[in-house]
Amino acid sequence: MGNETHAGLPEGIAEILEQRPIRLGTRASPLAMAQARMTAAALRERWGLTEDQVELSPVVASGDRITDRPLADVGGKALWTRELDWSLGGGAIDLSVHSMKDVETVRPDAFHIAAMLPRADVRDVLLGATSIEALPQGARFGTSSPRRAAQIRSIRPDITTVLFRGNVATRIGKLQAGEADATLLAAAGLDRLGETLDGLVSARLDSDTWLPAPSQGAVGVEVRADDAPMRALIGGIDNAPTSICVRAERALLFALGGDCHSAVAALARMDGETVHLRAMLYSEDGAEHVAGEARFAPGDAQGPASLAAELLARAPETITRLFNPA
Ligand SMILES: NCc1[nH]cc(CCC(=O)O)c1CC(=O)O
Repeated sequence: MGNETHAGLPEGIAEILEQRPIRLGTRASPLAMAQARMTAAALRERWGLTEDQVELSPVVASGDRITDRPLADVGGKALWTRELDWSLGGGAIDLSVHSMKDVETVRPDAFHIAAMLPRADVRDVLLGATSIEALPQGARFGTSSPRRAAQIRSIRPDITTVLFRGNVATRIGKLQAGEADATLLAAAGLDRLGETLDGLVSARLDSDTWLPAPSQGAVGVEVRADDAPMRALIGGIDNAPTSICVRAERALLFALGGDCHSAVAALARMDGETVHLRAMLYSEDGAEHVAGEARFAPGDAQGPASLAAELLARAPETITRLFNPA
């Protein structure tokens, strides 16, 4: 390959490419692979790299192997990141691609989230009905998400939930097999997989009234904090508004001290130069909730922390007992 291909590459990258490709670690699930391919394409496009110069390195995560229990019961979000962390920490890969929704708010100091792709559709999609209100009395709702269960039951206490785990295709299959009357999936996952949902009634729920999970729809890339060449390389594809908003949602979640049993919905949007963060916390059964919002400057971690404190101060004990604030 000619030297001109490497013109403008961050320092140290050309030397690496003479030895081997850039290795992008990803979970092996179809959605994770699709997101890793998008990341690889963005990197090639940004830096003029060839197909062979960026390679995917799939690993099977515990979260993908264990599908018969709620994640909260077997170790939480670390089950999505653990195997990738071993590969990144050990140098077998250069970068880890994550669904930010599945990434713990506290990460090892040795790693740095250096880029986020432009955010996809943040909304939840209802499958099996055209609206929550349209679901029949006593309908069975398939989910393993405390947030989605509480949100549904806050509107429709008559609805019962049944455990739905597994990847997007598995959950659609369970719905079609009649294991539940309805389910919710992230629009981002359906869109990135190109799911056509033929024969299924569905509706994208307005994010003004139905807040998604913190970080929903965002793909982030992690790098070893001391790897300056890779930090510069991946930093070149960062989408700043996505990074700012997702970092605000993660700062809120961190300040709340929520875990995978706590039902938290949150969404930040840029409003001109200001971050507008909205959030709702629910009791486990959805019977009680608190809502709040805040506006602050990009990168200000005090804004999300103050909103967290204010929400917890107003919340009943059925909610506060689910949190362990920082
Ligand atoms: N918890 C699983 C998970 N992690 C990320 C997505 C979808 C993509 C995204 O929200 O970024 C999903 C599936 C879902 O919630 O339907």
